[in-house]
Amino acid sequence: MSHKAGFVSIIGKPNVGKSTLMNALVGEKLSIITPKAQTTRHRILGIVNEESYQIVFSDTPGIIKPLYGLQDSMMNSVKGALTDADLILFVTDINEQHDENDVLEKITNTEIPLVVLLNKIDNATQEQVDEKVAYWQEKLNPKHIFAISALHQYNLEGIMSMVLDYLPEHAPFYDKEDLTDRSQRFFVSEIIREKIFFNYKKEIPYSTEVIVTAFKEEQSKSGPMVRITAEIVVERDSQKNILIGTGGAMLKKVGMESRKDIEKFLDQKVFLETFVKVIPDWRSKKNYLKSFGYD
Ligand SMILES: Nc1nc2c(ncn2[C@@H]2O[C@H](COP(=O)(O)OP(=O)(O)OP(=O)(O)O)[C@@H](O)[C@H]2O)c(=O)[nH]1
Repeated sequence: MSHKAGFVSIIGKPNVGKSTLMNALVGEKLSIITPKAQTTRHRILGIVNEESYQIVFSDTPGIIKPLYGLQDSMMNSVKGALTDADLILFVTDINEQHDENDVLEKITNTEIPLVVLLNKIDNATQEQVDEKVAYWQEKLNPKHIFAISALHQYNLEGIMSMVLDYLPEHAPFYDKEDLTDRSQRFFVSEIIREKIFFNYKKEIPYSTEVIVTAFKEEQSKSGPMVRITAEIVVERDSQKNILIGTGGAMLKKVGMESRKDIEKFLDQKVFLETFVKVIPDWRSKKNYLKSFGYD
């Protein structure tokens, strides 16, 4: 029997809804989603497996002009997603007047077939949709334009069958049981990072990295459990104080919210221990970026 397999890259500016879209297409919560821009830092694969095909979606960090080392690495991961894809899904927010030139620069000269997804149409009128469809048609001459709402899963059905049209006949690239290329530890640290994005303002989320330093399955009196230790890295002592909060209250809140979600994700009881550590300017230091998994 013939089998199709290939790679589909989801790209666009920060906060347009790329992670929401990938999670909706894959049917699992793989990428963290927050109202803040630049949440996604790594390229994350979401794999859809059916008997006759395997679609490997890449969620990528939002495209920006890099200002520091971490952002350089984030943009390198976008570059990778643009070179080895069979199809590019360019996501744009219908309500934003982004300067999208830095994104367009990257996709106008590519040989890879391009599809425009006009997202968040739940917040738009039909006139706005028509106007933007005409705009992108003229600007990019894409293979297709879909007006969608990733959040409300509106108009997504057509996307899957369209994607299949662009995939080559190929054996699967990943095990047909796999949902992603990332480890459980990676998702645990992403869940904690998500809670930090929700609970703190301003620079704290952007100055934070989470590293799972221990992940151990154990037998407790009440059954099996996972004991997890996570290190939360910030850039300055002042950030450490804010993160911990008065009497440790804030860190406790983050820990509790994280534990609940991790338990859901792993479908197991979890004991979570967190420590805060200061590494001055880690976002600009190559050796730390490398050790935290940024190329
Ligand atoms: N109203 C509306 N909001 C949406 C829709 N899709 C996503 N959002 C919201 O937009 C915000 C950003 O969504 P994400 O999926 O994290 O966006 P992203 O493009 O992955 O963001 P980065 O990680 O910064 O690149 C979140 O608050 C989502 O809930 C949609 O269809 N309609």
